[in-house]
Amino acid sequence: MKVTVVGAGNVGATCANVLAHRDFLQEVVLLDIKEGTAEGKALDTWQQAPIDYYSTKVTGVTNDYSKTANSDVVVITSGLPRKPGMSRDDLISTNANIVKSVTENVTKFSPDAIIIVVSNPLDVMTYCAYLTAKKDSSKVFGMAGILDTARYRAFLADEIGCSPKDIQAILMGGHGDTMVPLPRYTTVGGIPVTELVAADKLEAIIQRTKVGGGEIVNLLGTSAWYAPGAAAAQMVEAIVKDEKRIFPVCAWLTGEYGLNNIYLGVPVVLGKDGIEKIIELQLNNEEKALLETSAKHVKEVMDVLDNMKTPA
Ligand SMILES: NC(=O)c1ccc[n+]([C@@H]2O[C@H](COP(=O)([O-])OP(=O)(O)OC[C@H]3O[C@@H](n4cnc5c(N)ncnc54)[C@H](O)[C@@H]3O)[C@@H](O)[C@H]2O)c1
Ligand SMILES: O=C(O)C[C@H](O)C(=O)O
Repeated sequence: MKVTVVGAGNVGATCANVLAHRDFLQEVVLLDIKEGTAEGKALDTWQQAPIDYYSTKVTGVTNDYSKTANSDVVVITSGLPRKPGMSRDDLISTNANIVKSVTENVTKFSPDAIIIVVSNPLDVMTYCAYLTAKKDSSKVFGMAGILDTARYRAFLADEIGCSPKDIQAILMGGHGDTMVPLPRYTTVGGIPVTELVAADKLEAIIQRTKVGGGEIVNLLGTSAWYAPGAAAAQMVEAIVKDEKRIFPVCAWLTGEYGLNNIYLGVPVVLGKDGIEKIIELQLNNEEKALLETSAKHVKEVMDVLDNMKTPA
């Protein structure tokens, strides 16, 4: 299997580096538009191989999509990250054009590739890639829910004093402040989280999760990359190994949860064919209302894309 990561910045280079360490691919192609960026980070990752004991070769290229030809999976991380004071939605005008042109190039050389979008605003950039790639929506989806849920699990692990490995959780909705953590579907070693965390603490953790990206942007002046890069790599691994993993993924809905023609974070089964199933939870009325509020916001930003001068 061949995997390409487009964008060799913080997230893309991290994703490629994590894929190299997981050592289940012979080669990863890392592409960037900035001369030398992908080549330098690929070379550095190759020089790390003898130390960290993996065989994966990361090949860096500058804007040469012929080197990405016949990729089975492509991760799109190209685009601007936000700075303090910005929302992810503020990135749409610049990043929509980048994601559109990248998707055109990717699709030209790898028409059958599964596309994982990372660039922000995530839900709408995934929609942009879908419109551009003109392929089944099961092959075009976004990474956000794994990251958001990881933040939620990490905060819970701190509060409980346990390993984050033992926390299972699902988070739905858009990748933004309207995301919908689901305490009812959160367990700690099989124990419902509500038996271990007081309601006020749980609510505080949910609120911190919703702004988890912004918290790091304010600390760093740019957005996170270790967890996002690893999250995207985890999705690639599920596809390449046909693991049938259940993850929250930004997927195209055609009636699920009563929602149509929208990209939104929902639990899916992820395997060799991409999104192999969208799982419909039995949400209660409060959860349904939160999901609908999130969907409404994503739809508003999708409309911005649809009305852009150069729509995808
Ligand atoms: N979905 C998520 O949960 C999530 C998490 C983190 C970051 N992000 C988003 O991912 C994107 C990348 O973040 P980052 O921190 O890696 O930014 P970065 O600035 O470090 O890297 C972006 C890279 O994209 C490259 N690039 C720009 N236009 C390109 C093009 N046309 N073709 C190829 N490469 C191009 C740039 O040269 C740069 O190296 C941002 O939009 C950010 O908001 C999303
Ligand atoms: O917050 C950002 O701008 C980047 C990303 O969406 C994140 O959640 O880390």
